Amino acid sequence: MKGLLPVKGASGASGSRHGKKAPQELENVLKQHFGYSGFRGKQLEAIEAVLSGRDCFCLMPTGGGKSMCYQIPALVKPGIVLVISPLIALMENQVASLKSKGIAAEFLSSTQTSYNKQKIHEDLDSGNPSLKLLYVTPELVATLGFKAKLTKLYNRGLLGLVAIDEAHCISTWGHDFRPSYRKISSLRNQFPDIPILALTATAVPKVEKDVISSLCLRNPVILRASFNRPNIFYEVRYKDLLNDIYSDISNLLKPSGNACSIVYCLERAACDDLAMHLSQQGISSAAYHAGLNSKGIDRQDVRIVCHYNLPKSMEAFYQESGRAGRDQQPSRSVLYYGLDDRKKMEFILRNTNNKKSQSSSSSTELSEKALADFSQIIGYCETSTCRRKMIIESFGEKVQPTLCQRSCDACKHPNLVSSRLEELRRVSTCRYNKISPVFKSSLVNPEHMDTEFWNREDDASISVEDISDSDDGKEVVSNIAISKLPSKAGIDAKFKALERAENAYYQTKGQTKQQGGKLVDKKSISQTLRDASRKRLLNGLGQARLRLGNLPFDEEPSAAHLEVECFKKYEKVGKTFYNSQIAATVRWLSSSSFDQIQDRLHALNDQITDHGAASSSPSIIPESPPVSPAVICKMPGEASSNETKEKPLTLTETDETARTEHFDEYPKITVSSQNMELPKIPSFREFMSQKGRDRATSSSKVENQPSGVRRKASMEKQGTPGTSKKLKS
Ligand SMILES: Nc1ncnc2c1ncn2[C@@H]1O[C@H](COP(=O)(O)OP(=O)(O)OP(=O)(O)O)[C@@H](O)[C@H]1O
Ligand SMILES: [Mg+2]
Repeated sequence: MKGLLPVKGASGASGSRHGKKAPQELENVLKQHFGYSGFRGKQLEAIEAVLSGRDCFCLMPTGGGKSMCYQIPALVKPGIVLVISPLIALMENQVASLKSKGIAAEFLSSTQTSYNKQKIHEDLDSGNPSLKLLYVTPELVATLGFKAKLTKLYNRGLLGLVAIDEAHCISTWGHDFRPSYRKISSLRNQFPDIPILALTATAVPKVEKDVISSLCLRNPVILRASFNRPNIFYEVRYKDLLNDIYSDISNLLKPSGNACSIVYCLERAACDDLAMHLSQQGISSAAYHAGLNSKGIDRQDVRIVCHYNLPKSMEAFYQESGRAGRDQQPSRSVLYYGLDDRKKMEFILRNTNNKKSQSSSSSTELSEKALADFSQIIGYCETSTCRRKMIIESFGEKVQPTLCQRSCDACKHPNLVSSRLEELRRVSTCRYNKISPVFKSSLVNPEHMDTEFWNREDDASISVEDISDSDDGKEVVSNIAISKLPSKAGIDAKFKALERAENAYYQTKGQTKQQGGKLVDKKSISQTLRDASRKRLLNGLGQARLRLGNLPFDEEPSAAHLEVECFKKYEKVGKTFYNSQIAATVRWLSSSSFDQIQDRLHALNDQITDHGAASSSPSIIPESPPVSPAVICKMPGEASSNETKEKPLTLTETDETARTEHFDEYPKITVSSQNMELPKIPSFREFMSQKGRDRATSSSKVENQPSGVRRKASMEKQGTPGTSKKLKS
């Protein structure tokens, strides 16, 4: 271990200037131990604050150099700096890096060998410990045994500083809330004259306040550096507009040659699958699972960070994309946005019951907060304004209009981004039969979550899928149109609204109503709609392959044939039913078993060969299904030496691992294995008579109610024959 630098005027033993150190002396320590010529951002101010005995709250961007704020004091002050860190992988990284520089650092955690643990404890109890930095988890700090150990060190004057890394985890408002972090607040009373340094990269004002009060910091020095990461180019790509996402990602990564990239996936299967695909493309890659949290990837030379799935919040996105360019070199963040991914994440967040929440109300509050956080990510993806501005403002920082300097896709290619958003709007409309209200405002305010968009889940259950193919499309239009009418509107208002809705409906489908009410090709299903449907089915097949492993069929022709099947069935009836059948097929794909899908595709294949209709088009079942190469799943640190040299692409599932750190179990979307035949679709007559019966029963109930309620209830029943939602509920 290198000897401590004799620093004149040092605090503690020979401190003369109230513990302050001349910046030059501190820079010498930086240079000598870390080889850097100067301090970055708020580093020097934070170091000087704690050396003068002040508490400090330090907000610095990802990769800003927060660790230095406690590593330098450890080298110039007597005693030990205690570092409380949330992630074992991160502690291991930092201790290994410090040891390689000859600095005495250790960590205590469940992964530490008992021999090492014993050595560390002997050193701590020796009265003259050699250790300068001790990394521990908040869980260990909360134990009585360790508290007693700390008290002994403190009583001997051997505790110099308590640093809390990722301090946002203390706040229930922080995206990575860790209940055990809350117990750290007892340190303030336990060691009243030891400075506490709280560090984070992601703290909105509310989180900052919560952290300072939870830690009982005394009149802390508050340092806030800008969240801006000027060396990262931000970009969003739209999955629904891409033919093949995997090849898009490999084309994105290939040009960066040997540089290291990180791809975050939500699920293990996607991680493995993408790693395999990229390896087949000649990009050396490995899928990392469990334990390697978004923070644990501490390489300096990451050039590209990709999000294959949507992160759950802007804070998570900022942390993860912030893994890029920690060496300050030009880097990129590319987020792949998919409409289906969004629905999936909303489903997860809406149903995430945090095990730690005491009551159902706090659990609803948590899920509403999670949805509100997620809507920021949606806003980021669906905006054509500066991405950098969206990120930085989400943390409450004001942004100069000239900040970005075209270092995001929205500023560099505004027209391209706007046209892509337009196209995405069309896909969204076709897919969900309505303009996604989220396009109306890029940041959906949580109070408005009862808008038709947020309740889409329910609408999906009453969507036109329930109506059989013997119905007339126009009839359905009238039902959909009227069902959106406020129940108190009069009958003529209803017809006016119907007129408007019908025009809007056909207009969105690219048709107009001519004079005399004749509709131009009112029932034809446009080619654009068919292409969009084929893409949807292709997506569905891709997801099925991800879910079930390699199914023996080629996706493109299969998607084409499934679409033809829907088209043939519903061409005459109208696009609403065609859409509903496409939706039902996609849903069927997302929940059917291997055999069910295989049988259906085989049956399709037979039809094709029997009719000879598509003898020209390729069979969808290839002769020999592709053999997938073995995929290596490694835990962090297991990468073989040559892989580190080759700077492998690393694929990491995020969220799921991140959450396993904090939640006992991360709600999985379990795909029900029961027989998922396509839903039986009652005929329109059955459907309407069912509604008549429902109305008969409910009106008999209304008769016995006081008049006020009766009037209201009967109005609801009368006005909107299409509101199956009300009748169904
Ligand atoms: N003054 C400096 N000059 C140059 N490089 C520095 C300086 N301080 C720190 N670094 C380097 O910057 C990189 C990021 O530092 P560090 O890990 O402390 O960032 P961080 O703020 O903790 O990031 P995160 O928020 O992601 O945890 C490290 O490689 C570190 O060695
Ligand atoms: Mg850090």
